[in-house]
Amino acid sequence: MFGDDQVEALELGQASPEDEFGQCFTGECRVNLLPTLYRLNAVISQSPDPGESLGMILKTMRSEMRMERGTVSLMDRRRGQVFIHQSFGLTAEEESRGVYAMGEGITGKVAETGRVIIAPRLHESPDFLDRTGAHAGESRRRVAFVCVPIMLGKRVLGTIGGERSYLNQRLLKQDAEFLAAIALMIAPTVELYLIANVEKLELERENRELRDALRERFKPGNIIGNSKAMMADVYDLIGKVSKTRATVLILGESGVGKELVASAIHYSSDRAAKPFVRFNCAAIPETLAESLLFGHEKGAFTGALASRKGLFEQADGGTLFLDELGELSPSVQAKLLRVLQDRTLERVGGSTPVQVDVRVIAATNRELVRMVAEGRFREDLFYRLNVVPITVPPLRERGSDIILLADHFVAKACKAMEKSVKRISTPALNMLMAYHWPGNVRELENVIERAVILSDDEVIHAWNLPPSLQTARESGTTLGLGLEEKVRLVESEMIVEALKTTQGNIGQAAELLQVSRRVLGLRMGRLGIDPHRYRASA
Ligand SMILES: Nc1ncnc2c1ncn2[C@@H]1O[C@H](COP(=O)(O)OP(=O)(O)OP(=O)(O)O)[C@@H](O)[C@H]1O
Repeated sequence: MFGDDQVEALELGQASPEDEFGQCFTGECRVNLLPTLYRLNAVISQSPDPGESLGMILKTMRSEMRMERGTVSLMDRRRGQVFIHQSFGLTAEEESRGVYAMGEGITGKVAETGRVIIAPRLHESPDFLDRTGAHAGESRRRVAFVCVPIMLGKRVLGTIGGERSYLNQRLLKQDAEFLAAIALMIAPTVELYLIANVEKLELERENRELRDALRERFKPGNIIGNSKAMMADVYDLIGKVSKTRATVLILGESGVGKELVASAIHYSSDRAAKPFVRFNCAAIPETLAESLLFGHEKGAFTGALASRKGLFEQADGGTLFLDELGELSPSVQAKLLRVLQDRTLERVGGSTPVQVDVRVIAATNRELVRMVAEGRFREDLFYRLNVVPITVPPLRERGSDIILLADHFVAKACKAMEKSVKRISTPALNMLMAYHWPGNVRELENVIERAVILSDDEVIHAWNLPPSLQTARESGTTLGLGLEEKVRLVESEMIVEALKTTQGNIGQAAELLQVSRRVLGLRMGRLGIDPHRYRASA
């Protein structure tokens, strides 16, 4: 159907025994493809819904061409990008990653040039990016990829891409010809669709970008810390449970990062494109909690002027994060148990069961086992929730993470406040390390934010930290010392910091400290500070 000049990359070679097998196998399919083409044509020309036609194309690629993955990508002219609009064989997350600039990757190249690309060995193609991530961790088995442009005149409107186990080159070329015929048929429909759906597509793109931003914010990579406790007890489990839909119970003191862990599980799971809804069980009065979670029908109570979906229904297909679970009232506990058991709920004032598909992740800083023993938390609900418990260790048990987290929060605060802080002084680091952090990571974040505000010389000093950290036990420094000795310590630290900043340059250090070079020399002598120790080459 098309000559080699229209094909970008195709290696034609000798037929192999493998080819013979492939030929009889797909040979049958080829015979069936003609009626398929007619059927497709009928749907495309008669269906008022272009989405249905695109769906039919993918269905044909999967069931009749026996492809393993297929994509229909559309042009976003305003951004100069092509993005996956519909697909099969990809998760929602993989699909949302499929955005290519013109000329980028195989799809971007087809969109830019309007030429067919056939890659008999996808993994060896120089243009192969695996932008969707669908091939991550896959063995380099022989996968072939065919990508054809959807064109109207000389304008590219999108692409159709299909992937299959390699059979032989001749049949691969036939695949491309078949897809090109489909692309030709669908082009006018795609043109109308693009015109009629400019706004919808723009919204789709915004959603995609928002999802990417959220994923970036919550991906496990953004949970800072390499301590053994986190590696063994937390990251490993996040990886394992993300692949399942099991209910997860996250335990740990307040401020250790339980919500961050819940988000990481959601955004690494195949529910990532669906909602992540958070509910704080402690913040809402009992009567309101029930209708917020399960929804209500019109007239269910005074003021219920219209029926409303609850958070469970809003999270359908995604994840509901129940924070501070220990605070749930007995009646809400009973209703929650029913949803977990039957996956159905009844709105307040309603009698019709509503089906929901929601993964529940719950978190608490309370000792649920004790609450069960004391009859304050339902035992049956506890066992339903405690399928996979993850305990996030307190910050004081993650010693090596403190510095990493502090650096991370310095960078975060600097960005938010458009300030520059280059480092944390050694005495300040010692104080951060020695403190017992009852408020955990949240407290550390607040402490650093305050210190960044107070710092006026691009360094966080001990005196920029709050008084709670300035005790003798934590800092091992000044408590019990007289005024003279304290002044001496502060003076000494300021001089050392200035020398570190200027790499031992006395003139610049004096300038920073706003004293003359002579005064600084005298004070260094009195305090026994040797500037040579801070020279770059020292
Ligand atoms: N490992 C981490 N890396 C980066 N930021 C973290 C980490 N752990 C916690 N944080 C940050 O610390 C703050 C508190 O975390 P989070 O709200 O997840 O704690 P929590 O355990 O759910 O607290 P609570 O029990 O009070 O609800 C948040 O701003 C969070 O982003």
